[in-house]
Amino acid sequence: MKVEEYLNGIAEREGTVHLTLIDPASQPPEAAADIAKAAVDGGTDAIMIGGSTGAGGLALDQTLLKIKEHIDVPTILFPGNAGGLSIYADAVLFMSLLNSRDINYVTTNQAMGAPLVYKYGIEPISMAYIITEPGGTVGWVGDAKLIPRNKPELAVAYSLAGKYMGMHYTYLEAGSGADQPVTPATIGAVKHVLGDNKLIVGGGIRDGKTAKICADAGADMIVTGTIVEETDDVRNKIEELVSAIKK
Ligand SMILES: CC(C)=CCC/C(C)=C/CC/C(C)=C/CC/C(C)=C/COP(=O)(O)OP(=O)(O)O
Ligand SMILES: O=P(O)(O)OC[C@@H](O)CO
Ligand SMILES: [Mg+2]
Repeated sequence: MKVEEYLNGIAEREGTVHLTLIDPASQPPEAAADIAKAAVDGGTDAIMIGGSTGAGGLALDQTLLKIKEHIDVPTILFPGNAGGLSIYADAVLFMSLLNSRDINYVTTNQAMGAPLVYKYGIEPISMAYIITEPGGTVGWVGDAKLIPRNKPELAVAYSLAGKYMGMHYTYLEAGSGADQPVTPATIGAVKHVLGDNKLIVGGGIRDGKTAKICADAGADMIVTGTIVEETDDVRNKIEELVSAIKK
């Protein structure tokens, strides 16, 4: 089954998908595999792999190989640039950062990476990537014109543009480690116009209560990264997040 179908199926049946983001630059491959295994034991639906800085090359390949030795759920690339691709991943969030001022993040990295996606046979999942305040490292690296937290209509405008350009997924990003996630008002307004198109929300989600607020507001998929890197008990933390967002 395609990864996109797998994720959509979970969203339909269980209400919300949980995705665990692992940055291959943050720990050695064995430690990444331990995190991935604990996350799957805790109920996460797939592992996303990527980072804003330094997340490519051998470390990426080795991290994926180690992770795949231990788990069966899909591995999905979340590339910061064309260098964030690996033959060992199942799928890639093939995204355009719609509110970037830098054409490299709107179309150039996509063009440089597309031949590799084709050659490696990785499943591309088309996605509109939209960054709101505070934006964090990814907002800076991607030179995003950050959507103000209190301007849902701007997030709606970009999300609709992505949908009309044929993108299947929309990702509302507050930035890794954000002090607060995207507001429920923004999530709700965007989901309202997306209809059946799937909405991913990430950045600053650290506990079940916050994850549930985002899911109830309209997120189809919740991404957590930083909290998984910081906690001592990954399995327990993922269980908390997953039980809060699933039917
Ligand atoms: C589709 C292809 C080949 C490339 C897309 C290139 C684009 C549009 C990138 C968007 C901008 C960007 C830098 C995205 C990075 C996404 C990401 C992995 C963010 C989170 O990574 P963390 O490592 O947790 O963030 P920090 O580095 O802030 O910790
Ligand atoms: O690290 P956190 O804050 O969980 O954010 C996850 C993801 O949205 C970053 O791209
Ligand atoms: Mg990180």
